Amino acid sequence: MTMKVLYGAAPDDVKGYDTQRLRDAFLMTDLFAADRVNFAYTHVDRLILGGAMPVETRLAFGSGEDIGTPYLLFAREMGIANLGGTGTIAVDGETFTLENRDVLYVGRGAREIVVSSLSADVPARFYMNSVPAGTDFPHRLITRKEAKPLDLGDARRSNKRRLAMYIHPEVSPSCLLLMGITDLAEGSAWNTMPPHLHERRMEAYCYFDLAPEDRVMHMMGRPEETRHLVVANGDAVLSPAWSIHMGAGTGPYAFVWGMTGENQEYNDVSPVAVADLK
Ligand SMILES: O=C(O)C(=O)C[C@H](O)C(=O)CO
Ligand SMILES: [Zn+2]
Repeated sequence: MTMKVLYGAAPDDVKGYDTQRLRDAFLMTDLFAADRVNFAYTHVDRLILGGAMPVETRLAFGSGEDIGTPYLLFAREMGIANLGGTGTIAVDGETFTLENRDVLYVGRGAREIVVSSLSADVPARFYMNSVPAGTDFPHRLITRKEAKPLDLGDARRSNKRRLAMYIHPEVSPSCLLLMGITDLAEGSAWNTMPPHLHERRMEAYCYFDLAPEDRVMHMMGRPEETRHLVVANGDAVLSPAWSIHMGAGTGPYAFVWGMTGENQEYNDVSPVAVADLK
């Protein structure tokens, strides 16, 4: 298990960043490696991001050694989305089977998590978001069918998409984690239109189902000072509360979004008109 640390950056710092520095601060690559568990501890609302891809072997994790607690989820909750083939997750001996686009909510207090794939040919790809939690909620599998869908956008503007809410008060309760998956409609390229800010929550995106030769151009930064990150399949980006977020892919893609902060009000956002971006 690896645990990288990201300290984040303030909007004024980013003005002077070159491409590499921007990528180092806001982009996580190599989350999914065969038979490895990789985490990044961010100081952006203390969100931990992770990827686990069991191929030949089961992978166990849960130690709190890197974060100074008796175990990883001693004071945290976690959402685990399966972006690959069928897999299982055992949480302290309770086993859940996750198909593609199912999400497992793991409540505070879980000590050991063991993940495995049904087939080494189509391995599960488990993407994780973990945030500090003040209460114990039971672990719960949220299937793709159980997620709350929201149809957004317009094909004529190349931004038609379906958003599915999984970890959300109306679907499955949590302390402060929100998590969902957005799929672009065929022929649409733009996500998160209109771009927005949410001062009371940070967000992280993990782009997936993107062909190896394609990229998502992910926009970030203050509305009057935008920057972009060129993102490949399986990469995750951090969006602090001060940053707009939106993106366009050069081919089909989907993404997992996760949020935490002061509230769980999905609609507590401030849209920014595209014409006001610089
Ligand atoms: O395509 C979208 O719109 C999204 O998926 C938006 C994200 O869920 C988001 O930014 C929530 O604040
Ligand atoms: Zn957002």
